[in-house]
Amino acid sequence: MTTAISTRGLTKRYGARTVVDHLDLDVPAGVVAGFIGPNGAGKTTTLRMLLGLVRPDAGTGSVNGVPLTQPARYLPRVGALIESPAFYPGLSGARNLAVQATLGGLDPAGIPALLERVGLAARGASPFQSYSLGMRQRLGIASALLGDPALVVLDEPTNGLDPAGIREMRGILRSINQEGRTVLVSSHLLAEVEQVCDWLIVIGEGRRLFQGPTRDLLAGGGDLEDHYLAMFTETASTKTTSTKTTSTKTTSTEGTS
Ligand SMILES: Nc1ncnc2c1ncn2[C@@H]1O[C@H](COP(=O)(O)OP(=O)(O)OP(=O)(O)O)[C@@H](O)[C@H]1O
Repeated sequence: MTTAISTRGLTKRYGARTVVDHLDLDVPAGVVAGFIGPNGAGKTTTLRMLLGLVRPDAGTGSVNGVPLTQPARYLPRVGALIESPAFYPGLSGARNLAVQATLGGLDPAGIPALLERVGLAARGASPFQSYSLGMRQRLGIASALLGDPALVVLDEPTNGLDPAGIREMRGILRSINQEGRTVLVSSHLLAEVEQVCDWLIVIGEGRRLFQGPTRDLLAGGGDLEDHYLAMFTETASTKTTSTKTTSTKTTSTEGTS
């Protein structure tokens, strides 16, 4: 099994707070991996560390086989959409992609096909400022695909989308994966994650609670929401028990691997 992403003990602290706590991640190449956890669990911080945007305080890792300490070597084969994509409001979608291709030293020849891929062919010449949220997100995905990446990292790409936009995004994620690209996507839409992702990582308070094939988590019946909520109920009750019975630190919530 080739591994697209691997980390060991990945840790980030802000002041006295540990927001990513010794994360061991393994994302096999070729999967759509869902990255889920409550608000503030550390998902975006983890993604930012994988993209070389935030420096880890501890731990090691690799992306596409290249050490995390050398992002310049692996980032050319990684496409990312983190938070709102930055585009020039007065330029068309197509021009924005052309600017990004030029800045990144990439071939702009594939831009019309990319716009087609994300359903923006008819609006590629319209200014970005006239785009709906869904169109902006889809242009962001097109931008992430510009460099023909082996790995695509998307932070909440369905955030704020209506049901039609969410369905479109599902189709786009699947087609990206069918082209042989690994996808790591964070989301709070558990029903979407369950449908699209064949690999799952669940974190809470910076710690890993589950990692593995989605089918393994669902094997005993119930849907992803049931299992997810049970995990966090267990975490909360473990903490309460721990606090009641001992004055030592909260029990570790590390789960299955
Ligand atoms: N630059 C920063 N300085 C201080 N604290 C930060 C910084 N960035 C993130 N944090 C804190 O780290 C924790 C994890 O944040 P992060 O954005 O990674 O969570 P998340 O799982 O992506 O949450 P959400 O689902 O709400 O997007 C939060 O408590 C957040 O306030």
